[in-house]
Amino acid sequence: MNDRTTTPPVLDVRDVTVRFAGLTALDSVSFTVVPGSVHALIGPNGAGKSTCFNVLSGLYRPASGTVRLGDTDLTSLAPHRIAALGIARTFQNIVTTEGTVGDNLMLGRHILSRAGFAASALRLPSAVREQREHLAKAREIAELTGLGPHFDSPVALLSYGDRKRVEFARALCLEPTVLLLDEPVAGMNAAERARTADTIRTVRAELGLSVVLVEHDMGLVMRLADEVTVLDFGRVIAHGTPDEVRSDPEVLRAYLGTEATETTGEDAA
Ligand SMILES: Nc1ncnc2c1ncn2[C@@H]1O[C@H](COP(=O)(O)OP(=O)(O)OP(=O)(O)O)[C@@H](O)[C@H]1O
Repeated sequence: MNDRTTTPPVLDVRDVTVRFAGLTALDSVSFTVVPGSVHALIGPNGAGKSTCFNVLSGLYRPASGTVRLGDTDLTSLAPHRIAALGIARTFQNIVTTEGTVGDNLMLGRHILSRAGFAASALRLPSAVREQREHLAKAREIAELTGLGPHFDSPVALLSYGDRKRVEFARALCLEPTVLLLDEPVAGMNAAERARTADTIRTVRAELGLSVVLVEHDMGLVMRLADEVTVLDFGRVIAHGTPDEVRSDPEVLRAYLGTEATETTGEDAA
């Protein structure tokens, strides 16, 4: 895991524009994720949140603008390079159903493997030792995320909330400095949301990483986030602390008549 005494690098998004045919999905979007903070990206449906995550993780290349992690320009790097540099993400709708929890967490360790295919296939001592270290780290992350008791269980037998937690833990297995969480509590019941909020807090405190959070559950966002950037029609319309954006007239206007789920957060954190 990250040495918690080291500070993760600043993630800086500068003037990022993404266009799909005639539609400008992101229009000169800028924000900075302060190291070790929880930074929420919110906005009504279609505001550009997922597009932004896809730029941050290298799935989309912006028409203009830059994404930098510390001194490194990520803007034109492939997703696996960005992951290897320490940005891990979860996906909105992907919930693992194959293998055991341990299998899934070990998949998350794959990108960190140093032993080559031949060394692994021949079970050379160096490869066996490395595999053992990866397994120990995967168990540590399972404990941290509340999946310890389920480590050897088939994922298919877990509750929906725990399966989503496996995705979260798998992203953490990359030992990221920045974790992108795309709707981590979507579809969860109140108890599962509350557990996930606790897990996000624990992980951030224990590992000292930065979290960028896209979430429609406004109660959870307001309780977890240090800073909030609000998008509407691809533009940043507000930025500040949860209290600042909550009372911002532009934000209230953007959400008026939309399905912002103010109601779901009361018991979530
Ligand atoms: N691959 C694509 N091709 C064309 N248009 C797209 C594509 N992806 C997103 N869009 C459009 O870009 C805009 C922003 O979409 P995006 O999915 O980023 O919004 P969002 O804020 O994540 O919405 P939601 O909260 O519903 O997930 C929308 O108008 C959407 O229809």
